Amino acid sequence: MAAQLDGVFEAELQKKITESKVLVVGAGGIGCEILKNLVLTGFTDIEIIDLDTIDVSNLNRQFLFHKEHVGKSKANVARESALAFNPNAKIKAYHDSITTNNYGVNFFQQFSIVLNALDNRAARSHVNRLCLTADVPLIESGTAGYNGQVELIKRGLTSCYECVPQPAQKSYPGCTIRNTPSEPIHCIVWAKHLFNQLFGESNEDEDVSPDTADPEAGADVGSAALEKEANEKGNVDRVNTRTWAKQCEYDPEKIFNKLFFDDINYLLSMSNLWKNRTPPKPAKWDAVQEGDGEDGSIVEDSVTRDQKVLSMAQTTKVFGESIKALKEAVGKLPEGDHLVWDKDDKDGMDFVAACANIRAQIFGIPRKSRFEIKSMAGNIIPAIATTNAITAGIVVMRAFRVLQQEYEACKTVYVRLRVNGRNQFIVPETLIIPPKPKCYVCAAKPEVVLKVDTKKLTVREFRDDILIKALNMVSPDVLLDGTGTIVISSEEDERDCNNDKTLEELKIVNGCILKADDFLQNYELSITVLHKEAGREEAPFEIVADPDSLKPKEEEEKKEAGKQAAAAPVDDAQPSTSKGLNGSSSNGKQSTAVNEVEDDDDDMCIIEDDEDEKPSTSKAAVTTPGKSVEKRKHAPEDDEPANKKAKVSSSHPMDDDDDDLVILD
Ligand SMILES: Nc1ncnc2c1ncn2[C@@H]1O[C@H](COP(=O)(O)OP(=O)(O)OP(=O)(O)O)[C@@H](O)[C@H]1O
Ligand SMILES: [Zn+2]
Repeated sequence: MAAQLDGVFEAELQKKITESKVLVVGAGGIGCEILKNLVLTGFTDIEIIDLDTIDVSNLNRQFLFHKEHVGKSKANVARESALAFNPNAKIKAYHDSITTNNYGVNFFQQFSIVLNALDNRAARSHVNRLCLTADVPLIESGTAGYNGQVELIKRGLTSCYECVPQPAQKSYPGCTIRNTPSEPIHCIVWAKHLFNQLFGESNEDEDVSPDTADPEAGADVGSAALEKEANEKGNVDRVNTRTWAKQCEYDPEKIFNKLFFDDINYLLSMSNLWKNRTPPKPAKWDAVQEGDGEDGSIVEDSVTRDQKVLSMAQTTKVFGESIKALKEAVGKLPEGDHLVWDKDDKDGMDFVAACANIRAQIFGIPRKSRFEIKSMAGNIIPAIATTNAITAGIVVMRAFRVLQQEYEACKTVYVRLRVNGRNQFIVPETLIIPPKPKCYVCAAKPEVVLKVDTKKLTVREFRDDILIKALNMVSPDVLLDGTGTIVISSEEDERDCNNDKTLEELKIVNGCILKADDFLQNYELSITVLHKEAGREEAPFEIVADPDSLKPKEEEEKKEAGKQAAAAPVDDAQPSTSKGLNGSSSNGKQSTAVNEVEDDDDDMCIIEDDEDEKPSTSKAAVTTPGKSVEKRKHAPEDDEPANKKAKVSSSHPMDDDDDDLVILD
């Protein structure tokens, strides 16, 4: 082990490596590489945590795992394999989620440094908050295809993981998904929603039936169909999809005919929709089964089944088989329990691929192979073993610097596929990015403004969609300020009676302040509620991280003028990158609107400036129309004009323009 050999590292670093205690969070692609690097460089006191078990798809890049380990705990196997490099190392493994209450501030305080190797925002935000509270340096890392990123997060010195609001993941207007799909992805999203309606956790926002409130349909909303089905409110009062499917015992033929014949005919009756579009063609089970002379035999060979675009007859067979298998799987669960869609589950993936392709055919959209649908449905950017290895190498080199308290040398680093104009494929940021004063996590008094329809939003939605999904809390308690009323309690059942009430019913109206507190994260947030009525396709709520941005303009201008008069020269000394990196959108608002997040996995939230290598799916994606689009971080531009680069580098002598290959330290 390097640190156990004199002369490999300078004496001080050698001592620090052998004495420090390190936590690695995540034992996946990057985590395995980090653990191997830690052991080989001579760290001997390591803990590693991962909630997952080893999947066969991990084996091509997670080299601590082999075929015989499939199904076993990632953390435990990673420990065993790493111990083979140095049996004298002390490695403790936890097969658990870092977000449970076993890992609070006291747990984090034991470590000299924490290294994140996660794949989702919720866990990353959670570790960010605990490291800030425990004042333990955190090295955050992520990869997406050929791109990678490593950044140091240190309380008071650098920006934190949440200083810049994350972009909301791409979502699609409900009426496009339900009524007028025009691209394969619309059919894939619809099919995933259908899976949840039939077998998963059904969600009102994921309705798959025709949307009669589509404004484009106008007054002509399927009058024939509505006559039969509309209730007195003018809405179609349908039986819940799951109940209906259960009643007909998940008969594939009945489900097929309802979704692809009856519902499509219903859509056709909304004739306004088809004035300027090609109308869909309803499909009937029997006719498709016969297959118009197409090959209807099932493809047994898994490669062909995955890579080939199947015939409609074959697709319908896959549809029927997958429904049977899923019905059986859901039947084995306890009453009230549901399946969770997973791209790696054969039957769930077959079902989504088949439904997406049948719907695509009906709407005249090109069908796709199961493989292509899997990439789109799972928001998959292929993981590249080499990017993980380079990124993990940088993480451990950064850890050396942190242990030596050389924080200035820990600028964020980006890994790229191609060298930039300065011959760098490992590109360091030019400055340490300081914390954002108004960050809703690391500011002294975290606060946000929540714009929401208080007459419609229920307490349950407030907790699940806003506090947990958008603000990354785990187990929040909420009080109405000034009254002491408990709105939400983390104690089970204590305030469940509030769940279905609207905010207004609990007297939470325009101007009220809520105090949210997550004891697991030692995190308190003040939330000022502003009432707003949202339009149909608008985000149901908006979180404004910088309440100052809402102040009347003149007040802001006066404040700004006062500031400038008082401190003009100081302002000039601000890091030139801080504004852009802090994510102010063009209107100067620090806002992010979050809705309908489909898949929380985010390997990374960055890097859009390399046109060819843009993570293509949700990672750095845009928000829905009308909302601010913010990138979390911008890597230094590859195609910056040479004179601009020269300026930057001359003011930061640490950057060496002549490097062929950038040496980080
Ligand atoms: N809350 C959590 N607590 C502990 N470990 C977590 C948590 N959330 C995610 N992880 C782990 O972080 C690791 C991230 O690794 P990686 O991005 O390589 O994902 P993967 O699941 O191994 O691969 P893929 O998603 O590409 O199939 C995973 O092993 C995952 O189980
Ligand atoms: Zn912050």
